[in-house]
Amino acid sequence: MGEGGDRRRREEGSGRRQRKGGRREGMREGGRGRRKGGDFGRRGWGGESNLEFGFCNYQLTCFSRKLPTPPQPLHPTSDVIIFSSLQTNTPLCSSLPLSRFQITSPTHKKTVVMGSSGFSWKLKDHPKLPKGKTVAVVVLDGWGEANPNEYNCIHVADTPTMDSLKKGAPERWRLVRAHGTAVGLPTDDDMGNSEVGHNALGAGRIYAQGAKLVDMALETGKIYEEEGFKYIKECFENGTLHFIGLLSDGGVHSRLDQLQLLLKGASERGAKRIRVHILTDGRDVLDGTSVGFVETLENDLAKLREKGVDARIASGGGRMYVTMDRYENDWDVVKRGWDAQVLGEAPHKFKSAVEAVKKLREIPNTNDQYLPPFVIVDDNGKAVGPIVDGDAVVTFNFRADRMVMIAKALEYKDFDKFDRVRFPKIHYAGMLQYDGELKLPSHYLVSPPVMERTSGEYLVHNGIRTFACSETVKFGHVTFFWNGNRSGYFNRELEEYVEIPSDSGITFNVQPKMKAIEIAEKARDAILSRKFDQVRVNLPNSDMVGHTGDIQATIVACKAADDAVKIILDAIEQVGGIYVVTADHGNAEDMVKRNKKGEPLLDKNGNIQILTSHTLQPVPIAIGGPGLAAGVRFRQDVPDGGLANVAATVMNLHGFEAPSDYEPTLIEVVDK
Ligand SMILES: O=C(O)[C@@H](CO)OP(=O)(O)O
Ligand SMILES: [Mn+2]
Ligand SMILES: [Mn+2]
Repeated sequence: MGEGGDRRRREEGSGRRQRKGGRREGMREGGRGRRKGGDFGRRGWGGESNLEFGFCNYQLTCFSRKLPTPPQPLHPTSDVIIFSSLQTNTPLCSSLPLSRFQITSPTHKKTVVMGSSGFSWKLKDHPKLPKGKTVAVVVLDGWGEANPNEYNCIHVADTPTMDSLKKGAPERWRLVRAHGTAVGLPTDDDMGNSEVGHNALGAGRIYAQGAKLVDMALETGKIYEEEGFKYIKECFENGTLHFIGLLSDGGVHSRLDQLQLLLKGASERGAKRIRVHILTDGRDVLDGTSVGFVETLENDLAKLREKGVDARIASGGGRMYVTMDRYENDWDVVKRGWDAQVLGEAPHKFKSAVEAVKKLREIPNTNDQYLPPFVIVDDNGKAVGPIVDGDAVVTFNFRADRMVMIAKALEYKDFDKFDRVRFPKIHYAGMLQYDGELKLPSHYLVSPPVMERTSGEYLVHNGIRTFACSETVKFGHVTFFWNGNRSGYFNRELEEYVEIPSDSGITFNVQPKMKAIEIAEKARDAILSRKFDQVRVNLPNSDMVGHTGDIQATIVACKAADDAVKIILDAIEQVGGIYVVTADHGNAEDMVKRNKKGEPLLDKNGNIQILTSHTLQPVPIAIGGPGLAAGVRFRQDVPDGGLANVAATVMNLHGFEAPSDYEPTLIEVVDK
């Protein structure tokens, strides 16, 4: 299977993750459920099971994702329930605090919320820092720190606000790690991304993320023993196995080597007919690398065919134009994918996927990210792989945000987002479960990380009134990702999440200011209203425009983000509050692919190779504002601090100690 497995290497200097993507040397580049009462918010993982408790039956609503199987008797006097059958790969391990459960007695018709265990949502008061300050948490998306040069758009742009934070208070500005193992990715060659970045920022701990969990499941072969694989396997005898996902080695949403292993594993376990529906990347990897990735895949499929498996690429399209929309910004994107993948219909038809990608790239202004949809047809012009009744489908991306919409289309019987024309009866599994609240999809190959007790949930339990805002394309980042991949509120009365509609159907280099000012004005109003203790925003510009590879537009984007930060900081000044300004990963600070010496690389025509992806760079964090106690400064003893250290820091600024298992705070208070 070609280059499957753990074939990674690092190319120094490019600042981006580099994976070996295939055989060609030249191609690589680098919620919750119903609330039942109690004070646990709208948690969604839960299910119910009946337990014997003393002399009467109690109904237990479990607020964790894993339910004990089979239900164990509750110990009548103990204040901790021990479920020996709980799988230990959840952070909950085998001992669950009783206060995580709501116990209802049908006999007595009353609800007893047990809260006497060691676990409590109550945070300890910080010994030195006061409560009651408005804290603005600003996440600049894709804003890293790198050497100043012409390809560093943040450096080139006029960014007086961010510059003043850096130069103004050296004790209150530092860098933190935002990539690799610092955010739960498999290796330090992995660039950061929004999902893992916001997860770490919000959860305050480092969880093994989807990429790593899938690696482990493939390495041990456990993936083939789980329910998800068994479910799709039921179709192997009579149906086709379809894979849909992002074809690259970017490691942000998916990885080619994981697809390769899955193709091999499935064919060895009886899949006789396989169709792959590819989405070309050009965002997490260099534009133009799609051709090489498709060649690699074709080579793998040819080898499978030699072994008697009927394996082919069936359809394709660029990730930003076909299938991978997010946060319901533009359902047409998903529809274009549906038409090609399920109905076998697309404006472009080709006999081979390599030819398709090469030809479609010749269309003016088309690139890997935006390739139009195509289907592969046989000699009679008939699509080779529409999805039909009795087939199995796997979406092989591990990252959630851009898979939720297609998962809905594939799974929901009732669906009104577009006309599906045909809704095939299939066995569908995600690589992971993408939305814990919606339990979507219901079948999946690998269990996602279980992120419990995030800072947002703690703070709400401690009365912190929270406002979160971004525009559509990043809205889920400061809500869903921040809260551990859970949609919805913890407590509707204390939280308000505002989404500003993004422009859709455009590439953001034509609108580099995006909605930065609108987001900042919403944040300003929330701060000035004094109705909130925490006002949290994501400013998308440097990331979204950086991904277009348009350097001039990215410079404008960085300035717009800086202007937005100023609006928020001015409001914090007015109310005597505190600000925390940071980022989730790098992007706009380096827009060129570099060699090992760090020099820009040129293509064969002598043009620089534009880098559209995120980076491995650290990101800044700055704190300040009139509400910040005089002696607060960054500690010197967490030099390797990363995004996961930010949650404890923010909790301190709200006047609380962080829970003991959180990554340590970045700040200390010295007597002044
Ligand atoms: O656009 C995306 O999906 C990723 C890059 O693949 O960017 P971010 O992690 O910043 O959302
Ligand atoms: Mn991001
Ligand atoms: Mn990005």
